[in-house]
Amino acid sequence: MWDDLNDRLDDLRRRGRMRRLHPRRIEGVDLIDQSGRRLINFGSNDYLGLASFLASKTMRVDSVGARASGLVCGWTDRHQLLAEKIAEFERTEAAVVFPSGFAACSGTVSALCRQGDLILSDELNHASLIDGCRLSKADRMVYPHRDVDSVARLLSQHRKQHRRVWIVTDSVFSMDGHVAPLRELCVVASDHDATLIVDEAHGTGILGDRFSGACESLGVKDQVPIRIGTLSKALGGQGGFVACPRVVAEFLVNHSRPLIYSTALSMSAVESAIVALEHPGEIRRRRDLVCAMSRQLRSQLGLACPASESGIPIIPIPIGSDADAVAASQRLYESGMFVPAIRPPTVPEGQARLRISLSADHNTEMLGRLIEGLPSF
Ligand SMILES: Cc1ncc(COP(=O)(O)O)c(C=O)c1O
Repeated sequence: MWDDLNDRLDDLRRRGRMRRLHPRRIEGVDLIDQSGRRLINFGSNDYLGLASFLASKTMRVDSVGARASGLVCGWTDRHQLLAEKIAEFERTEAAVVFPSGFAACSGTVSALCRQGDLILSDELNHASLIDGCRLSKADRMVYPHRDVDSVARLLSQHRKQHRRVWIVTDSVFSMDGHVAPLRELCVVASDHDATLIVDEAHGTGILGDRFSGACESLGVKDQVPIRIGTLSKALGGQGGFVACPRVVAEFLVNHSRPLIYSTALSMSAVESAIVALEHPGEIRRRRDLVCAMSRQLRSQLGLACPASESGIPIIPIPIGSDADAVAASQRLYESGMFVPAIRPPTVPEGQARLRISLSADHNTEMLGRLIEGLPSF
């Protein structure tokens, strides 16, 4: 009955691409594997170490689930408070809270972009934006990674034939630590009457004076009307949000399918996000720490990058082949460190890599061990 699925799994096995879920325990910055072995974890997106901090600060909830979709009765006064706090944090008119960052990205793009529109999408955009593009009925064009000239060219050629054009991009690319050229994209968007949608999943909590993301650090917040963020990475919780004008928020509440047809964000996630946003001093302290460590590690490894990217706690180590990346990750594992090997389809063919994620809970000694264990590249 399942021959077709087994054939496809065999194909993955043959190509060394079969993946499994490994049950692990996480304690702060330690990862404990199934055999009880303790490793330093360089694989988490909990960049600020807020996940454990919030567990100790979040008040007990008397219900875990939100019990229904927001539009039925799942939207509580606490969800409303969280949305208001996010809007204040983002300095936007409104914010919409989604059950996950993935749902926020796919549900926003698929709802806003419609037939007769054109979407221009960076080739390295996250799967959630790609799915949003695919689900929408708009025409879609993928431009080479961060290539603003290509965007300008596509706009010159195709703008007139479309009602609205959307430029969709991650702000910080999750597998590269690159920042999108948002200033230049804003200029091109303004020249051609296009609208930017930016996914700040890895920028939120990290970039900018008020740590709201790359749009803030690059001074283009006012030119990017729709910014998507997640509560699940630097903010240490779970859930996603869209910071946007009120009319866009009202539109999403009425048209975004993952919002309408899914139970609202759980009460425990709502409470922990509220606590996170009520601790800006803690976020700033931890953000400053992790960004300083990222700069230090990049400099010790001799990895050159623009100043705007040097503090980003995502540090890819290029390897090339899948087998070499897995072997390098395994060697680190044997030395007591977890650094995941990232392979296609997450990254393009031939560009397998180690992806180091730093946390504010790492320290100089841990970085020293990591540097010793890394392959030369
Ligand atoms: C760039 C980007 N956008 C969106 C998401 C989805 O966020 P969440 O994990 O909150 O669903 C991720 C998560 O991996 C991501 O890396």
